[in-house]
Amino acid sequence: MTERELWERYQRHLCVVPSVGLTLDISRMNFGADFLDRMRARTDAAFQAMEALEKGAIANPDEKRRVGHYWLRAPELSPEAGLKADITSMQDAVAAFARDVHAGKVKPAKAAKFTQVLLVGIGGSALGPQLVADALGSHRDPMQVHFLDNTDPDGMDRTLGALGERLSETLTVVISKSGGTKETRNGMLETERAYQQRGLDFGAHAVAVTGDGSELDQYAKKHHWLRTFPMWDWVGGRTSLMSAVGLVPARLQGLDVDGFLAGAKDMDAATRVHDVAKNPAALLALMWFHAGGGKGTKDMVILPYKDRLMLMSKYLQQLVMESLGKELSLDGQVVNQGIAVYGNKGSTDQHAYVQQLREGVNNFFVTFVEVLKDRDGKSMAVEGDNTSGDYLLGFLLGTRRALFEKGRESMTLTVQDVSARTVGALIALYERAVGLYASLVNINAYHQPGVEAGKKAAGRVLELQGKLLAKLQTAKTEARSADQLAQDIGAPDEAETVFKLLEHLSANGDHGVKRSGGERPAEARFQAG
Ligand SMILES: O=P(O)(O)OC[C@H]1O[C@H](O)[C@H](O)[C@@H](O)[C@@H]1O
Repeated sequence: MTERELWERYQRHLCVVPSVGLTLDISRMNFGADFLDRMRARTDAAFQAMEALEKGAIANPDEKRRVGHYWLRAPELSPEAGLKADITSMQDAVAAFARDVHAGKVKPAKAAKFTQVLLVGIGGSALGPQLVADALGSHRDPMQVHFLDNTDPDGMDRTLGALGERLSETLTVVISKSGGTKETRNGMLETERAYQQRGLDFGAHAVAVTGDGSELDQYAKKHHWLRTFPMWDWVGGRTSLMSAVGLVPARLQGLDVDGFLAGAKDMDAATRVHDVAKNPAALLALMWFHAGGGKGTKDMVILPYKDRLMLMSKYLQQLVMESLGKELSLDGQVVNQGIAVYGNKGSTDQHAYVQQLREGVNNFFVTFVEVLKDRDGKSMAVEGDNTSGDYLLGFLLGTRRALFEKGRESMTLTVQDVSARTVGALIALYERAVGLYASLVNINAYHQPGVEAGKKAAGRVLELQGKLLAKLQTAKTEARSADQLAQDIGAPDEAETVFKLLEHLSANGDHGVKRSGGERPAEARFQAG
């Protein structure tokens, strides 16, 4: 294709969304002239399913749940007056609470004001807030936000240690839809202890966002936490950014929550349109289908040329992969669907893996995200008349061209700036695209049955450790091998897991387990000291 033909293809297919100042350019995807027509029946079915979902159908059949994240930014569209009232009263309560915190009306016992937020959560209860905080935050915000999103003890020490003295002015927000996620529970308990060690009453510094009656909800009530904000079963974790999950930290950080919700609402309006050429979410979903043949054979590389959007790929990794990575179709056929997502930011990634994108295995398509506004204020010239921002665009366009020359496909999303409105719009765009794509390939995007297997297996590992420790305590003097100990606890087939547990126990002082003998698993001996 000549440059001239590309220019024409660009103009013909450019999807323009004036309400949020966004364009989607699909000209560098190699779909044929008849592709959109061939997909019409499937696309129409996807639109119908989406319409039903928004009207309150059970769009998540396995869990028999409605899927209501679109109502969070347009409560008037929710199918029942009760839901609408729930959403608006949550929004009002969150805004009022943040106002009181900023004004020092809700204040810590031993400091004048809360100045820090510590968010404890994981997956959908952390990734969205992390993206928003990083994309929109600045050192001028009334509160700085920190995160505990794992059960890594050293990670917790690092974050809690950095807060140090400021723990006395830290408001901890524990977020878990289910209220039973172990990583979050552990982070909460360790945080509670850090407060106690400084003579601070944790409850007076803690807020929960969780489902009614969950373990976390009960714990928060029992320990007289400051507040609990609701999570509902009709909001999925990975689409919960516009529920209290995202709004509590964003309001506390002082971000433009109204703009954020308005951007999403405007994007929702644009992506409800049944005219594919005008609907950027439908086009995205169709391009994903084109790229991977509806089977996810090509990975989605997300390349925003903007530092503030670096966490977008991490956020989309969960949204896309947890939604689309499914074994079964809606009819129960084995389909093993999914699309892998990765990326960080440009031009930084050009100095890392873009070499492979240009010359290596052609198993991906890139989505470039271009932000028109370089910075607040003017830029200096760094070479001739060129600014750093001119370079950023130069690298984006240069890489796009270099990829195209080698037959590697890409799309380009262009936005005006990284504002709350834009970020809200981008989130809404991808939420809709994921939902539409799921219909195109006939899967349930709103459950995650595969996640449970790992959690259950981890539970069994910890049970095994309990038995192992009990055994080691009773056989104190004798050093035994992993094989012997596995036999002792009646789990001879679990010798490998037993060895891994012993290796870990002996590397840490918590249970007094000592290792002796050789380096190889069969030579190692263990005993309680
Ligand atoms: O919010 P929570 O209930 O703590 O869940 C946190 C995360 O954990 C689970 O494993 C799910 O796979 C995610 O979809 C969810 O976002």
